[in-house]
Amino acid sequence: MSSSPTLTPTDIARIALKRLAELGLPPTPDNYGRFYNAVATIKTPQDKTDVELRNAYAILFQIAEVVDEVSETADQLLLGLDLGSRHIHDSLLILRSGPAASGLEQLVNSLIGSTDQVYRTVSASQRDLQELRDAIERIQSDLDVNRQTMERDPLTGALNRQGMEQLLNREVKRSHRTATSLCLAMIDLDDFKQVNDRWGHLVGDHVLIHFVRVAKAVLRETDLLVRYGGEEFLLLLPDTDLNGAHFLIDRLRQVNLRTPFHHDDQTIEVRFSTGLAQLRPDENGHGLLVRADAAMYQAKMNGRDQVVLAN
Ligand SMILES: Nc1nc2c(ncn2[C@@H]2O[C@H](COP(=O)(O)OP(=O)(O)OP(=O)(O)O)[C@@H](O)[C@H]2O)c(=O)[nH]1
Repeated sequence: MSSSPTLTPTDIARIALKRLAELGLPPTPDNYGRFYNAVATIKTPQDKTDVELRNAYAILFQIAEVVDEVSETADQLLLGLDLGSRHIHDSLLILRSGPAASGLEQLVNSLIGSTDQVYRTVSASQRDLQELRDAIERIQSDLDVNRQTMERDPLTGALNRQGMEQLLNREVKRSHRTATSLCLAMIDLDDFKQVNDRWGHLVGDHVLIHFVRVAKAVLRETDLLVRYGGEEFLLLLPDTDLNGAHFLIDRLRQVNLRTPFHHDDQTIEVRFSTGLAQLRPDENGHGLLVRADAAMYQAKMNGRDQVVLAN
């Protein structure tokens, strides 16, 4: 087994639950000690790396699933005990009314006592499971908020490279599964260094923010805009073929030229070069990205401010 700290909580949770099931132990708080450890070892989201965060997610989903299962079993157990307990009470009443009741009554009373004991134990662990489930939900929502922050570029609010990776893989899989087209546009602002050199870095920042606003206005809800690097952006366009993607980039070009950024009564106009690729049936996300990148490079080589379709 790996000794990686990111795997340990899962391993502990798995082992604890497996052993619990194998030994037929009741789900008491003690028996869940290791379970608690699994949750407790998860660091606060702020301290986590991207990989750790994903692992934490996987662990939490597994734990939540198992808690649900165990909780269901406990519910059934409670119901069974409740019915059994009532049945014993009824039997006791019948016995009381019959001859030679006293010896038997003692026996049945002790039976009821031990049944109640088990009942209390199961009820306690039921509450315990509920608390655990609440804790998991809280951690999950913490991770959700944190994930959204981690996946966004703080300057422009576009998705960042980290957030893109998962989405690209998801969209590529979806496109293959549903046999729908998927296009990727790699956009790089032209001569952006000159903007910084002339107007300063802070103004350059606002030009980037403005460009993202313009792009978002042109895109559909389902299109994804990623800040891939400094002045480099990616558009992921589901259900869009090359013609549609080309049309969209042309529209973005027009809108971008019509609505330039203004600073101190001056107009700062930026243009961009685009490499456009459509996902092939046998291609993965990385392959698509490489082709779009090469096409964008070609657009720069051809003189900028244009679209090149990938081979
Ligand atoms: N203001 C600002 N500038 C950035 C940011 N990220 C990258 N840049 C700048 O973007 C410029 C990119 O310059 P180059 O890679 O030479 O590219 P370019 O001037 O756009 O030229 P081409 O891409 O060849 O058309 C550099 O000046 C970077 O400092 C950012 O977050 N804010």
